[in-house]
Amino acid sequence: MSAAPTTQRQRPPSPADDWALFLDVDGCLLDFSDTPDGVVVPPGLPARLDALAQRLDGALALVSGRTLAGLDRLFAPLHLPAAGLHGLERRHDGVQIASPAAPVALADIREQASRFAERHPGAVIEDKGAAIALHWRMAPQAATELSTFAAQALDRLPGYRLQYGHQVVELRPASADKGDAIAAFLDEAPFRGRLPVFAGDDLTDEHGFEVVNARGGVSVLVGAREPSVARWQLDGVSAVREWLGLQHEEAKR
Ligand SMILES: O=P(O)(O)OC[C@H]1O[C@H](O[C@H]2O[C@H](CO)[C@@H](O)[C@H](O)[C@H]2O)[C@H](O)[C@@H](O)[C@@H]1O
Repeated sequence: MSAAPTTQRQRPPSPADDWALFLDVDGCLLDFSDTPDGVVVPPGLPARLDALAQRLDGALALVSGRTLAGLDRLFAPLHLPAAGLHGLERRHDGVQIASPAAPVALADIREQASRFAERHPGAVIEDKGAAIALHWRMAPQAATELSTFAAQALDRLPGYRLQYGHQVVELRPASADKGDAIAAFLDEAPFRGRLPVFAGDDLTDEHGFEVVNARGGVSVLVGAREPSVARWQLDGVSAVREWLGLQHEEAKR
């Protein structure tokens, strides 16, 4: 039996002042934790991101599946340009594009999902307003049932789609993705006219890679997930922080 082909990708080039830099959060800037609320932002990371943003004349945005409010809580007091909910929310320069309102049916589905999680210790239902994430990182035995539950719930949510990720499936509006958010930033100062660079680890990040590739930019897959259209690659969170000069002093030694 022959081994599956692997894509050979190089380490991305070092940061340059003319970049428009877009960064995914979980699994790229931050290590995974057992639960969404358990992630740790190393002390000093917000200040280092801020310094990098200043070097790029402000052309640095977080592009995440988390909500904008959640990103602000995590990275406080930093308040970077950002896209949340996989591109459904976006904020830049005092302008905020809100995610669509949650349809009425979502409340029932959230309630049913919570009852389901009570029967599967470790399963986590994350309420993100217009989206719901069903996590099984701490309940791997519930993965199939949670996926089936989400697929069936989709029938009651016109205009929604499933978004798979690391040990999670989400029900979310299909109206925008991370690629749309990156394209919108690239139409605006200070991102406009710069070389787009996007690093991310997850399936949702493929939309962003496509937009960056189409503009001759630098798409960076974090980790070993395949297939991916990304053209560069880094091993994981530590490598991302080292690449961008965001690591804390101890990690540099
Ligand atoms: O686009 P991202 O910034 O990478 O966000 C994707 C999802 O990340 C979070 O879930 C993931 O990280 C959790 C914390 O480490 C982990 O417990 C979970 O298993 C991962 O799937 C977040 O909770 C989701 O809302 C984001 O969509």
